[in-house]
Amino acid sequence: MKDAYDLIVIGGGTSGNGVARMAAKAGWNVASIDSLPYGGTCALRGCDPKKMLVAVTEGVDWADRMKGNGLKMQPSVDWPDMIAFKRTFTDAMPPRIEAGMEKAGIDVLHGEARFTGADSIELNGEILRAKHFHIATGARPITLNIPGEAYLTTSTEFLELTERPDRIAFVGGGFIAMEFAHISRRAGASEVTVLEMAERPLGTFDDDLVEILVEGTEELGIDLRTKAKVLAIEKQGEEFIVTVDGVGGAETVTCDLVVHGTGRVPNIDGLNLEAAGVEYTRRGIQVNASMRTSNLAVFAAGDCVDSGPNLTPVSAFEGRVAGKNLLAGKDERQVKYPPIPSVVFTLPMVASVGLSEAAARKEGLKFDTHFEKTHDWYSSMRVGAQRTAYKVLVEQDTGKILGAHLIGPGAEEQINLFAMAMRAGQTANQIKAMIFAYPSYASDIGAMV
Ligand SMILES: Cc1cc2nc3c(=O)[nH]c(=O)nc-3n(C[C@H](O)[C@H](O)[C@H](O)COP(=O)(O)OP(=O)(O)OC[C@H]3O[C@@H](n4cnc5c(N)ncnc54)[C@H](O)[C@@H]3O)c2cc1C
Ligand SMILES: NC(=O)c1ccc[n+]([C@@H]2O[C@H](COP(=O)([O-])OP(=O)(O)OC[C@H]3O[C@@H](n4cnc5c(N)ncnc54)[C@H](O)[C@@H]3O)[C@@H](O)[C@H]2O)c1
Repeated sequence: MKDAYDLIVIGGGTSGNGVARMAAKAGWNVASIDSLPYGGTCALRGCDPKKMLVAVTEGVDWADRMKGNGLKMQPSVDWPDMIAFKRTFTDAMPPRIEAGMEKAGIDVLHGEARFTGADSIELNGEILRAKHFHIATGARPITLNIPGEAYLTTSTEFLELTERPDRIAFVGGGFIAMEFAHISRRAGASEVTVLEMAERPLGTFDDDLVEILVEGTEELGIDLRTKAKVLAIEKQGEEFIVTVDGVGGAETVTCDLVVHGTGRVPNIDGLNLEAAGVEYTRRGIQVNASMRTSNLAVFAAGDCVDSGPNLTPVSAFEGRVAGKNLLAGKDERQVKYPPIPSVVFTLPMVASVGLSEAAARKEGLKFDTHFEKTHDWYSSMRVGAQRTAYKVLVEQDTGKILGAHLIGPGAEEQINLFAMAMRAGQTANQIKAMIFAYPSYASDIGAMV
């Protein structure tokens, strides 16, 4: 460890590591710091491990869909084995990432960094200086300020559970609660409850498609309660009692585990940003379109900043812009987000890109809504999928795609095709004219526009 660098990157996740590598490749003297093992949320505590659990439970879903279609199999999930499977990926990542960074000439440091001045930080009691900083400290679970908050299990802790509790309650009905509730139920939990304070779960996704997902979620045996605001959590012996302000007044849910799923906020509280002259709000570190902060020598990107949705590809995208400008020494690149696809990895999956119907209407756009349930399409019938649908918004004058919303197998990949078509400004007719391999989920999209 040196005491002065060209660049210090705080945060060893998607946004941080990309910038550290770019600067090291350009010959800069770089240090990277993380208080946790290297890899960040996505690789170690988020997207990747979560989707490995989804992969296991897909077997259960597949067998359910194919019951009576010639497949005689009723698989069940062995939770400890599933977590061990997840670990084959997550345990290997930090040493692999650290070795790669060290090979690239980066000083890989561990500990919690805190600014002591405009060009200095404290790490493990020592002061380090740098000409530039890149802040990429991600997000943390929001503090709910309710009695018994300490009894909440975080998504990180959930992904480490060595035994599966039988009765699990999820506070919130967003991405984490819906995905983890589906995993838990298919893994055999007998009572899975989702407590969402809004009128419906997954508030940013299309109403009609979420309604279809809600039907599937209830059919799976998940107790999904809306207009249910969690007020308190109490521990009685080995059990937890969750108090909810529900439709019929005060309700309680008794369970073995209560999981936090009420949102994540920028992880910036401990950074002492005031000392660095870096301005921030509750939404995160304030950055301009070049990802530069109010201290011109400090950049920031990813979940810790006040722009863009908190998704891995967005953190990577913002990091690339920050890195380019950092190396150029001037604001050469601006963040101009392309259409950002997003997927809820429940089964069936729900996927979305572009404008919702409500947003398109609010903008005064003239468009046709193509909405259809597709359980009788070949691609749904082939895999026994009952809950499949699409809603695509096509602009009347231009034929361009304003938004695409999908539910069903294949949605996670179809949505990327829509994102690409939108980015390229392709029209409905151009998409119809494409030749896609058949039979495939891609080959359905021409019929959706
Ligand atoms: C359960 C879960 C599932 C998710 N699934 C998906 C998904 O399927 N698809 C998707 O696109 N997104 C998903 N996300 C969101 C995605 O993980 C994040 O948007 C992304 O990882 C953010 O990357 P980042 O680089 O901004 O921050 P992070 O990857 O969070 O990296 C920040 C790093 O900074 C470190 N740090 C913080 N403060 C300090 C400090 N003071 N000193 C030193 N180090 C510090 C932290 O330890 C952390 O490693 C999921 C998130 C969660 C929680
Ligand atoms: N597949 C993915 O891309 C993916 C998966 C997981 C997480 N993430 C990222 O992580 C973020 C955090 O996920 P999340 O699920 O925690 O948050 P979220 O923002 O998706 O959902 C939070 C939900 O909690 C509800 N809520 C808030 N307070 C409540 C209370 N007291 N009682 C009941 N309900 C309450 C809100 O109405 C909201 O619907 C996401 O916004 C996303 O950026 C992405």
